[in-house]
This record gives sequence, C-alpha cells and structure tokens, in this order.
Amino acid sequence: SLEESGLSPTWITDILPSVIQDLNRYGVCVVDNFLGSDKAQPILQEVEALHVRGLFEDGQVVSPNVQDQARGIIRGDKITWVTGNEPQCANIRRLVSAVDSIIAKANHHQDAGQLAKYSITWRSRAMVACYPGQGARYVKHVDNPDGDGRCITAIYYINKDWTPEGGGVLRIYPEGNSQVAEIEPLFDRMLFFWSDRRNPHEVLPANVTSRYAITLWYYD
Ligand SMILES: O=C(O)CNC(=O)c1n[nH]c2ccccc2c1=O
Ligand SMILES: [Fe+2]
Repeated sequence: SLEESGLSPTWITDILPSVIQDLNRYGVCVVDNFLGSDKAQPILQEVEALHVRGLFEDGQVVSPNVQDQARGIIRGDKITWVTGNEPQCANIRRLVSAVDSIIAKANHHQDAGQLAKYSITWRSRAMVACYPGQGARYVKHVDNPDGDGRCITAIYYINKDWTPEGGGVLRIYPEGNSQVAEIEPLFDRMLFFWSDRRNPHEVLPANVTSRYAITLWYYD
C-alpha cells in the first residue's frame, strides 16, 4: 500500500497522468526522480548488499537454442528474485508497493485508454538485475512475444553518476515508429512499457562495473 512506501498522497496524483498519457501515446513512459534520492539511496544499498552477499546468480550466458548460440552471448545479466518481504529488502518492498499503487490506479482510471483493456491483478516478484560491465548486454528481444500474460514491464534504475561511457543504455524500438528510444539507466529513474511485441528492446553493452535495475512484470 502507498502508506507503506512512505510517499505523500499527492505523489501518486502527480505521477499518474503522465504514466497514463505516455503509455497510451508512446507505449513507453519515463519518470525521473521517481522516489527522491532519500528513498532511492537505501534501495541501492540493499541491492549492493544482495550483490556483496553473492545472491546474484549468473544470467544464462549461452542461450538454450542453437540460433542464439550462433549469436554467442545473448545475456550478460546476473539476476536475483526478491519478494520484498525478505528482512534486508524493506526499501525494495516500498518501491514495489509504490509501483503497484501506480499500476492499479492507472488500470482503473476513467481515462485509462488502452490500459482499460487489461485487468491487472497479478505481478512477478521483483527481478534485481546486475550487468557486470565488460560489455555485458542483452540482445534485442521482446519480453512477452507469445502472450504469456505480461502486459506492462516496469524497470527502476539505481545507477549513480551514470555517464555515456558507462554504456548500458536501454534501446527500445517502438513498433510502427521510426523513432528509437534510448533510455539511460539513471539513478531513481522509473520506466514503464508494454511488454508485448510493440516494444522490442535491447540493453547496449555496459562498461560500468555494475549496472543495476529492478524489474516488475504486471499480468493481465
Ligand atoms: O535492464 C534494462 O534496461 C532492460 N532489461 C531487459 O530488457 C531485460 N529483459 N528481460 C530479462 C529477462 C531475464 C533477465 C534479465 C532481463 C532484462 O534485463
Ligand atoms: Fe527485456
């Protein structure tokens, strides 16, 4: 609930319109200074603590299928899943509560537009991902190409002092749009996009030592 996340009630009314509008218009929405650095910092510290404790397992560095193997490394990420109820994840829990509130309010909003066709009642756990630098990337893909139920991808970035040399930009190729969106994985930046074929995307090679992101997938 919103109270859990310690955010002011106006926080959601301030953010909601742009989430609804941008998702309807572009299929992608970026919200900067999402929680404020005082709330973002402890989330970064919890993620770093997970990393230090060795809880990130290596992503699948070689794809199970042959054609991807021909393409070699398809995923350089290392991930760990958290529910937010773990003892050392109280701040990640607050982030999850805040995003849940926004998605629920947007889904039920009277001007929800395309969002109204979904009835979002479920979500994944939080996937904490680390791209360990040295060019780690994620090849162009669609999160939900074959209707597995995921309708919205929500990614929260916590990379302080990111610079272009750090790499790891998320490039989205919105369907039917010649414009490519390049999303820098900036600290306290929240990103929403449709999970289906409307948004093929890739993580460009990351050079910074640990590029962190927390992803939630919402189900129709
Ligand atoms: O971090 C980003 O900016 C975008 N990230 C992705 O698109 C992305 N998409 N699907 C995954 C599935 C399993 C593990 C990691 C991922 C993953 O980072
Ligand atoms: Fe993805």
